[in-house]
Amino acid sequence: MTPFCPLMVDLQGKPAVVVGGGRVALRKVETLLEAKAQVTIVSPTLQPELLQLVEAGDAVWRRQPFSVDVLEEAWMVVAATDDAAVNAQVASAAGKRLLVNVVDQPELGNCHFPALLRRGRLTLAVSTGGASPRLAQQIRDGWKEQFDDTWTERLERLYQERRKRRASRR
Ligand SMILES: C[C@@]1(CC(=O)O)c2cc3[nH]c(cc4nc(cc5[nH]c(cc(n2)[C@H]1CCC(=O)O)[C@@](C)(CC(=O)O)[C@@H]5CCC(=O)O)C(CC(=O)O)=C4CCC(=O)O)c(CCC(=O)O)c3CC(=O)O
Ligand SMILES: NC(=O)C1=CN([C@@H]2O[C@H](COP(=O)(O)OP(=O)(O)OC[C@H]3O[C@@H](n4cnc5c(N)ncnc54)[C@H](O)[C@@H]3O)[C@@H](O)[C@H]2O)C=CC1
Repeated sequence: MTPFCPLMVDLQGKPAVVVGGGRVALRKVETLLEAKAQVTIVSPTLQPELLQLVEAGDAVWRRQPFSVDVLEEAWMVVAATDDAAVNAQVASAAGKRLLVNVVDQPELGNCHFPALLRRGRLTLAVSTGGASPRLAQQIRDGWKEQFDDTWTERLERLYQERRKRRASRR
């Protein structure tokens, strides 16, 4: 097994297309919106929370089944429908050009979403390489107590101190 390269990617303002409008799509959309990606959801139906995000103007909805042209401007795509053939078609249309996440056949894509814990500037991410997303979730949940909310302030203080040190060196 070749390990994936863990990177923190700046998605701010980047066009991200999510194909599918169900529960799994919602989770991926939330992660993408947190990173301030420009999210377009392509799906004939939306579950209620996704609809709310669209109504609030946080994401754009193209109310249609997947078609290749929706990827024209995309920087990344998530194939999150409940139809394996459609998800495979999304991956194949994206080719090697884009970041591609496929929720039911991860081997067709080139990136995974890890389980996440955020404390301000601190991000803890865990991946099992697709072996067991449940275990990734459980490991993350186990960190919650050790890395409680005080870490947000702690990181902010370290950041400010470091900035001052760097500024005084210039
Ligand atoms: C490869 C990967 C690709 C990707 O989606 O990026 C992938 C693939 C698959 N997941 C499946 C199932 C479930 N995944 C979850 C949950 C999460 N899955 C996430 C990531 C990933 N899932 C990537 C690898 C992560 C890694 O291990 O490194 C998390 C961590 C992050 C996120 O989604 O943002 C998120 C926790 C979020 C959180 O709690 O914060 C649950 C539980 C639930 O939904 O509550 C279930 C149901 C229980 C079960 O089946 O275990 C199936 C079978 C689908 C089917 O039945 O057809 C596949 C496909 C397959 O394995 O082939
Ligand atoms: N990777 C992960 O984290 C997980 C992945 N899964 C997988 O994700 C798949 C989706 O799960 P849910 O969101 O719960 O399903 P769901 O049934 O709630 O939603 C499916 C969505 O896909 C849309 N859709 C169907 N055909 C489409 C097409 N041709 N073009 C665009 N949109 C289309 C539907 O309109 C619907 O909005 C499941 O089939 C399962 O295999 C399930 C759990 C976790």
